[in-house]
Amino acid sequence: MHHVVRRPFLRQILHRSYSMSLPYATEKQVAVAAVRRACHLTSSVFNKLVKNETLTKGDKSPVTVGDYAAQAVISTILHHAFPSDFIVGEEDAAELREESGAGLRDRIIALANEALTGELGLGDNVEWGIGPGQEKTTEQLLDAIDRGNHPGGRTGRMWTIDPIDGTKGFLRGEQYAVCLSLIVDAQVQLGVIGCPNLLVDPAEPDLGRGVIFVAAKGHGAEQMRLSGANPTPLKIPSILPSEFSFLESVEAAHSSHSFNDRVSTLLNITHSPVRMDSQAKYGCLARGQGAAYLRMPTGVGYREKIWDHAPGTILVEEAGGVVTDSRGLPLDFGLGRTLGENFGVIAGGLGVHARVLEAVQTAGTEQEAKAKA
Ligand SMILES: Nc1ncnc2c1ncn2[C@@H]1O[C@H](COP(=O)(O)O)[C@@H](OP(=O)(O)O)[C@H]1O
Ligand SMILES: [Mg+2]
Ligand SMILES: [Mg+2]
Ligand SMILES: [Mg+2]
Repeated sequence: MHHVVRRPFLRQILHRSYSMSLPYATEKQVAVAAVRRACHLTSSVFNKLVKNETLTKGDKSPVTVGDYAAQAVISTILHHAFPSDFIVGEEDAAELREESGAGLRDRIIALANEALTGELGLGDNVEWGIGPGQEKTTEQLLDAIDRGNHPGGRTGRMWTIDPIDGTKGFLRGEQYAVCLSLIVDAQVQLGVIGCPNLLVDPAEPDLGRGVIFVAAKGHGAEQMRLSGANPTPLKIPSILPSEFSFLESVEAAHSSHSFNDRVSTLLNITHSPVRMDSQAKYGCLARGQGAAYLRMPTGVGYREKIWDHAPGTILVEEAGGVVTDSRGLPLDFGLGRTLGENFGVIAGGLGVHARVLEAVQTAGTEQEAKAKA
């Protein structure tokens, strides 16, 4: 590929030796850089966000200029670094291409270009389409957003982008996450979750906020500052935490709070659940906060999206935990843009997961019996 041939000789050698130590080393570098830029964009957008900068999508969920601009930035960087990879992104630019979308569109293009042209940081590479002078045209950025339209599937290399996961949390000024994963032949190989509002260490609030979680298949999970500083390996403790509490969605429409209550009762859990938006929940679990993440459907019909779970799943697995659906089956990322028949998500440390799964099945049987009566 031409972008490899163009690489200066010394960088080619460095690149190769680095790649040998970790498969997908370049992908990891690019993914972290892309998520970092998108995190800076979204947190600066939040402070300036005005009412008419949020749209309501067909499924009634909100999308902001931040979601669109962040997807444009990440997709642009991925396309420069890996031009033949496919992208499964949450957002599309259809509304922005309409006449009525002109105001929003101009704002999104300005935000995306501001993020893309920011100074190069440590490890950044001009070949990824970033740095001073690398402005893109409106058409290029709308196309970048729409490149996320890949249908997914069983084979090939594809990235998932959730530019802002937990948009409702973002709008409330609470937790949200910029989420990216690389899936190769339906197996998640890399996951990056940027959480600008998450405390670096809940035990030491003075350390401030802003964390990036990274996991690579077979190479563990880590947490670092948004800047990349202080990379720390993550391991879910094998002993049950003394304060066993579930992590669950803030939004009652996204997962059943009452089902979780019943499961807590069955497990004699006395602490109330920790409610948090976005895949920050997977990040917290991976660093030993909470003991399990339980997401049971609130009704029939909704299919979970792969971009909502691929990065979180590899993070928890690489930290030594287990992620399954409510039947105990692994999540299948090769079915398309959704998880298909994987209803419900249970994530937890090795021993905890088995106990929660059992309680979920008991609660499920009770619920079915009640529905029949
Ligand atoms: N009825 C539903 N059931 C489950 N998840 C849903 C849902 N409606 C929307 N979602 C998903 O829930 C995600 C947020 O999860 P959480 O509640 O853990 O913060 C949303 O991601 P976005 O915010 O990226 O759209 C959206 O994809
Ligand atoms: Mg959304
Ligand atoms: Mg999401
Ligand atoms: Mg989203």
